[in-house]
Amino acid sequence: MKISIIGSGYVGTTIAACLADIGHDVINVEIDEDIVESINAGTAPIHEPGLQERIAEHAGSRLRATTDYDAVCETDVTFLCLPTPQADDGSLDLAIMEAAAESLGAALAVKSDDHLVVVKSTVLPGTTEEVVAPTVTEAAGTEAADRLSFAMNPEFLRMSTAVTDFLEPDKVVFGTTDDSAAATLRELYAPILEREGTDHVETDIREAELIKYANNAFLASKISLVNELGNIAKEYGADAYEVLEAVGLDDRISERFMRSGLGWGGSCFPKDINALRAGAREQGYEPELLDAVVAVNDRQPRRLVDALAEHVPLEGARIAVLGLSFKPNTDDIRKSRSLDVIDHLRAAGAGVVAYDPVAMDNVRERYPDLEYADTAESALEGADGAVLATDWDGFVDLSFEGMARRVVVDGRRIDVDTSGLEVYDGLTW
Ligand SMILES: NC(=O)c1ccc[n+]([C@@H]2O[C@H](COP(=O)([O-])OP(=O)(O)OC[C@H]3O[C@@H](n4cnc5c(N)ncnc54)[C@H](O)[C@@H]3O)[C@@H](O)[C@H]2O)c1
Ligand SMILES: O=c1ccn([C@@H]2O[C@H](COP(=O)(O)OP(=O)(O)O[C@H]3O[C@H](CO)[C@@H](O)[C@H](O)[C@H]3O)[C@@H](O)[C@H]2O)c(=O)[nH]1
Repeated sequence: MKISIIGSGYVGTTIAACLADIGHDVINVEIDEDIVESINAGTAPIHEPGLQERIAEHAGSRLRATTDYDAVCETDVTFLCLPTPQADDGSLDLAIMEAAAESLGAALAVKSDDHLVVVKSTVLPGTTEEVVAPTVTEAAGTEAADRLSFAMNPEFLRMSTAVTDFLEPDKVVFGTTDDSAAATLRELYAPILEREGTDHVETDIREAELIKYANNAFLASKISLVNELGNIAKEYGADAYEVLEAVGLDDRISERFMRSGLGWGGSCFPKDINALRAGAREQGYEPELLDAVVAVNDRQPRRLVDALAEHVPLEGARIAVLGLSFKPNTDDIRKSRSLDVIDHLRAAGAGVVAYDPVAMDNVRERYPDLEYADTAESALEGADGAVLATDWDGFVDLSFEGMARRVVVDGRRIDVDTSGLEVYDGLTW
C-alpha cells in the first residue's frame, strides 16, 4: 500500500520505518529539512533501538521523505503524526494539527481517487470529526471532499522501545465510521494483526480517541497510586517494593508499572493527563481523581529533597544528581522528575553537579550554569550527598568511594551496593 505520514518525529519516523519494513511504500512529509535529509540519507533522525537499521535498509526505496505536501497525492492513506502539545492553561493545543490538516487538504484538492486520512496523534474525543475532517475537507474543496474518509488510530508505543512496541503491540485500535476505512486499515496492518498476542479493537472514532487518554490516565494513575502506597509504606517502615510485588501477583492488578519513587515524566503522560483534565472540566465534569494523580506525582521530587535534607544540610552542600532523562535509555528530558529535583536542591542553596549517560547536552540548554561531570564517579567525587534520579542500568555498579560524605537518596530503587555508605535512603522503602 502507498502511505504518506505527515510529521516525522518519534511517532512519524518510527511508524514510517516499521510500515516500510512490513512491505509498504512510505513517504514522510515533514517541515524540518534536516529530518528530511537525514531520512533520505538513510540515517535515523532520532535514537530508538531498531530504527537505524530499518531506515538504512529502506531509505531511497520503500521509504522516502520530503517537505512537499503534494507527495500525499501519490498515496492511498495519510497518517497525521503531529505534535498535540499542552497550551499554557493545560488544555490541548491543536494549532499545529490544524495547520497541517489545512496543508493536507490543499494538496488533496487535485487528487481524483479516494483517500483515507488517519489521525495518529493523541487528540481528545471529537477532534478528528469536528476539527481535522472539516479542516481537511474545506481546504480540499467540495469535489475532492466526497472522496475523503477519516479514521483515528491511536498509538501506544513507548520511547526507547518504540520499534518493537509498534511491530509487536498488545493491541491495535481502529476508530472508523465506515467499513471501507476499517478494511483499508486491516489490510495495512495485516502482518501485525496476524501476529499472535496482538489484540484488535474496532470502534467508533470518538471511542478510539478516548482509549488513548484512558490508557495513559490508567498508567499514570497506577504509578501515582503506587507512589502514594510507597509513601505510606515508608511511614510504617515497610518496603513498598516487597509489598507491591506481592500485590502484583493478583492477575487483576499485574506486576507491571509498579515501580514507586520519583514519579512519571516524559512528553506524554503529563500533557495527556492535563488535556484530559481540562477537557473533562470543559464538559462540566470535575476530574478529582486525576487532579490527585497529578498532585501526588508533583510531590515526589520535593519529598526526595526533604529526605536528603534530613541527612545533609543542603545550604552550600555539593550534591550529585545522577540521571537526568525522564526514564532510562533515552536522552529526552521533557518533564523529567530529575529537573524538579535540581530545582528544589538549588532553591535550598545546594550546588548541583549533574551526570547522565546521554541527556546532558539537552539539560545544558536549560541549565547552562550547572556543573556537569563526564562520569558518574567524577560527579560523586567530593560530593556531600547524591541523588539517584533515573534508573539507568549502569548505575547498579556505581562506586561511592570518592564522596566527601557517603549519603545517597535513591529515587528509583536502583540495586546499588550500599555496604560502604554512611546513609542509604530509598524514597518509598
Ligand atoms: N512520543 C511518543 O512516545 C508518543 C507515543 C504515542 C503517541 N504520541 C502522540 O503522537 C503525536 C506526535 O508525537 P511525537 O512524539 O512524534 O512528536 P514530535 O514532536 O517528536 O514530532 C512531530 C513532528 O511533526 C513535525 N511538524 C510540525 N508541524 C508540521 C507540519 N505542519 N507539517 C509537517 N510536519 C510538521 C515536527 O517538525 C516534528 O518533526 C502527539 O500527539 C503525541 O502525543 C507520542
Ligand atoms: O513502574 C513505573 C513505570 C514507569 N514510571 C515512569 O513513568 C514515566 C513514563 O514511562 P513510560 O510509560 O515507559 O514512557 P513513555 O515513553 O512516556 O510511554 C508512555 O506514553 C506514551 C505516549 O502517549 C504511550 O504511547 C505509552 O504507551 C506510555 O507508556 C517515566 O518517567 C518512568 O520513569 C514509573 O515511575 N514507574
